[in-house]
Amino acid sequence: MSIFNIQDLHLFYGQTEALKGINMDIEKNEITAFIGPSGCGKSTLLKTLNRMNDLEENVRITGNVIFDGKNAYTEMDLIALRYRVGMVFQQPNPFPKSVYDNIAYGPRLQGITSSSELDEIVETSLKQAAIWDEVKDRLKKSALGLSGGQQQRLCIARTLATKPDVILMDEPTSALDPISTYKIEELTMELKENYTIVIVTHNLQQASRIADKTAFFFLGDLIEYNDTEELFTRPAVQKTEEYITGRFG
Ligand SMILES: Nc1ncnc2c1ncn2[C@@H]1O[C@H](COP(=O)(O)OP(=O)(O)OP(=O)(O)O)[C@@H](O)[C@H]1O
Repeated sequence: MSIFNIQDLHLFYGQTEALKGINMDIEKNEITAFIGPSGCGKSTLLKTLNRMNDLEENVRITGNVIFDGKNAYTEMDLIALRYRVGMVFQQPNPFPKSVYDNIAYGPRLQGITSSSELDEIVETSLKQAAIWDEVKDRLKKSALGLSGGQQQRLCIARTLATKPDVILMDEPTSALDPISTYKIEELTMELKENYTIVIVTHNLQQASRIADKTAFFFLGDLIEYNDTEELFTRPAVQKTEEYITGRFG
């Protein structure tokens, strides 16, 4: 079942057309990877899914993003959409607050005040993000004291705390070492049981390891979109083959 239906989506930054009519469905409880050379529109498309770019000056969007049956741009409250579609960025960006307060931040904004309820959410989110054991004795210490890999898992926990349906990840491991990368990949595969994940990655091995479906973009067009194994072993379009065999990009 699809959770997003993207219909003839065009996005312009001023005169530059960064997305040139994208049509794609994103399946629920799957990992979908966006791949392609720099500047082809991967991050731009990712951001349209929780409306991170339509309020920017100079940005014009046409077409539709349907999320769970509703038009994300005309039929949904922006804040409600952002809670249901969370985002994790390339550089871990914890707040300069304690580990606990990072995770409790969103739930508090959602109106939860009971400390036992907040304790429960903090613990569950940190466990789901596979970082509880590493931080349970330092919940009151600053999140900025954690390693980069820990900070990224904390940011994933922070996203989980507001109970989203979808987690968007924009190159979440490109600033991390191989062991932290491995942990995030393992975590992502566990999370798809309960969440839908869309990930932008430059790491083709990563896409082939973790993604159920992969979409290859080039210069603002969706060139090929298929089951990951099919796309990497039997690409239907020559451009895809050239990219995955390293002939450009
Ligand atoms: N805020 C912006 N203002 C103007 N142009 C932008 C903006 N953000 C992106 N672009 C342009 O839109 C196009 C698509 O960029 P985008 O960041 O989506 O590509 P990408 O495939 O994610 O690239 P990368 O892999 O390097 O992150 C590029 O030509 C880029 O220069």
